[in-house]
Amino acid sequence: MNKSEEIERVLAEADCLFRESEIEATLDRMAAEITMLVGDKTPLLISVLNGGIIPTAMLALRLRFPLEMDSIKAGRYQGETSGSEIRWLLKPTIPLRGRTVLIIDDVLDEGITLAEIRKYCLEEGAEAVYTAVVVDKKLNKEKPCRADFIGVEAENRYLFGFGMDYKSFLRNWPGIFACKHVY
Ligand SMILES: O=P(O)(O)OC[C@H]1O[C@H](OP(=O)(O)OP(=O)(O)O)[C@H](O)[C@@H]1O
Ligand code: HPA
Repeated sequence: MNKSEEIERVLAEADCLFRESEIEATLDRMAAEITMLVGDKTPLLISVLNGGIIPTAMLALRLRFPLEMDSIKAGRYQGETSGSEIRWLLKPTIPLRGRTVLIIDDVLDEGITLAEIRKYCLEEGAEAVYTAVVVDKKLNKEKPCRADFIGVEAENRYLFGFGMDYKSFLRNWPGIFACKHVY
C-alpha cells in the first residue's frame, strides 16, 4: 500500500467524533474564556508547531485584544503514531521574561509535550503560563500537565483533523476523526 492509498484507507474507515460546526462553537467558547482570563494582560500566544498551527490561527482570529504571537516546536512523534523522547526543534524568539504566555496546541495526549513546554516557558522567566488545547484525550492515567482551556474530550484512539496529523497528513481535515486502524 503506498502513502496515498494508506491515507485514503484511513479516511474511509475513520469515525467522525466532532463535526466542523461543533469545533467552531467550541473555539468560540474557548476564546471567551481566554478573553476573561488574559484579555487585559497583553499575552504572548505560542503555537506548538505543527499541530498548533490551525488551532492557533482559529483561536487568534477570535481574540479582540492586543497580543503577540510566536512559535515553538518540540516534537515527540515525528510523523509516527506513537511518541518517544522530546526533541527541541524551534524556540520562540520573543523574550518570555515577565510575560503572560498562552501555549496553544492541537491535542493533549500523554501530556509530556505540554509539560515540557510549560516548564521551558517558566524557566525563561514567563510570569504566568496558560495552556489551551482543542482536544484532551481521556487516558486511564495521570498526566504530567493539564490544560487551562480545553475544547473537547475524546476517547483514547489515534485522532486526526483540526491540526492533528495521521503520519504528517490530514491535519487539514475539518472535524475531529478517530482512526479505526493505524498502518
Ligand atoms: O501529549 P503528548 O503525548 O506529548 O502528545 C501531544 C503532542 O504530540 C503532537 O505533536 P508531534 O510531536 O506529533 O508534532 P506535530 O505537532 O508536528 O504533529 C501534538 O501536536 C502535541 O504537540
Ligand atoms: O491522536 C493523535 N493524533 C495526532 N497527533 C497526536 N499526537 C499525540 N496524539 C495524537
